[in-house]
Amino acid sequence: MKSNGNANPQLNIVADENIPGLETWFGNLGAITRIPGRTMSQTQLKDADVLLVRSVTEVNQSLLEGTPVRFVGSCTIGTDHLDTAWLEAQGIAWSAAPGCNANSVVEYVFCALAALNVDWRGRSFGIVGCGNVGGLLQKKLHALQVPCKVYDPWLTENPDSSDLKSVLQQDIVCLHAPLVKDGPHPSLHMIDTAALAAIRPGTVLISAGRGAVIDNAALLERLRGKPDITTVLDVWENEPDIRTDLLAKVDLGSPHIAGYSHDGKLAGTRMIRDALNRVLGWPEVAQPGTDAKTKLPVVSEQSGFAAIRELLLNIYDPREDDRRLRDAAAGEQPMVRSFDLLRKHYPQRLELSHFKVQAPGLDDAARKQLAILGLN
Ligand SMILES: NC(=O)C1=CN([C@@H]2O[C@H](COP(=O)(O)OP(=O)(O)OC[C@H]3O[C@@H](n4cnc5c(N)ncnc54)[C@H](O)[C@@H]3O)[C@@H](O)[C@H]2O)C=CC1
Ligand SMILES: O=C(O)C(=O)[C@H](O)COP(=O)(O)O
Repeated sequence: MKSNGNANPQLNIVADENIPGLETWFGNLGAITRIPGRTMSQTQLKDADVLLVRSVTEVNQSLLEGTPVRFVGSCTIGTDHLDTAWLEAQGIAWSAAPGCNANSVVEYVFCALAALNVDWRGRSFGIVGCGNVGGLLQKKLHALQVPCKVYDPWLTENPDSSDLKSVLQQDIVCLHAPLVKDGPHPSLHMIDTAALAAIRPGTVLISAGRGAVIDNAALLERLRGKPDITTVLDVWENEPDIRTDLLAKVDLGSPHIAGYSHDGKLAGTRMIRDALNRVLGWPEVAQPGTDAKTKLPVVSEQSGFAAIRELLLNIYDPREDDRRLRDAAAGEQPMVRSFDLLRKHYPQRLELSHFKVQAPGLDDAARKQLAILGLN
């Protein structure tokens, strides 16, 4: 990489066109070429020093061999699209953005439950995968005094640690494991026919990690045979070519946008700029114009869970994502195209902390619960 100091480094940066904040965070480093992430090719990278991607680009030998790329940054939490072993063997520095949109995913979980009118108070949660996302969910559940069990084979010291079967037998089961295909604890199709059989009637199953953690064919079979669970799928096998017959059977579906809060996306970009600075031996970047939080009002005349539900859904209602996805499935365009278009043109979604509650009738208990969720 040609870098002659922070002021004028002249890097050739090739980036997924769907990365927000590129100009803000990378504009002073050189030229940025924006291209579609799903179809990136070796030829497009022939002069690139830096490659910035999201989860839809498989970054491996066939993409990078023979290119001058020396840094790969993925503005995402997940890393299953990066062949990190190959990158490391080639001495190509890489970074993802751990935790960047974890809060967005946790807010998705609570808003999805609100959309389904499932009051989580008095229910138990099972969390599969307890890293930044699952761990934040667990922390909020503890604060809400909602019981939970956790299955994470790498975190056996977790106070709520349990076996997978027990976790799957909780009232609300949230899948937040990464996609792992090998090693001692693969997650690929971890939720298979047998695991689905362990899930009790009446359970709410929320999948917001990676699609292939659930064997989608097995889930469809379960939903066709015994439609006795409530299913929320944000992630799918074979995105963007998802199974529309499965979509027809789930209660809430969305096009892999649980992490798509405005805040989460921008945090991903900023974290990758910081990672590049570390590679270049530069100090962390100062935050340019960090969003000053002028809070927006959100109103409810109700109290108790009805108020919690109304306030959350006034801010973010996953049923709108569900409707758009179903409309796309019924539309003229093939799903393989409309899934990505929904993601590309996703409306700006601000996290709960951008809002201020205006609810004169709200009881103290509900107000406290909302504050734990990040809404004051
Ligand atoms: N739907 C969406 O928009 C988003 C999805 N994700 C997905 O969620 C995943 C989790 O995110 P984070 O918690 O931030 O990642 P993380 O890396 O902080 O934590 C993942 C946790 O899963 C555990 N784990 C690994 N293999 C497992 C297995 N077989 N069974 C159960 N747990 C296992 C790990 O030990 C770790 O504690 C990401 O890898 C990504 O694939 C992340 C952000 C947004
Ligand atoms: O951060 C992750 O991991 C995610 O799943 C992303 O939120 C997915 O977004 P894209 O990278 O596919 O735009």
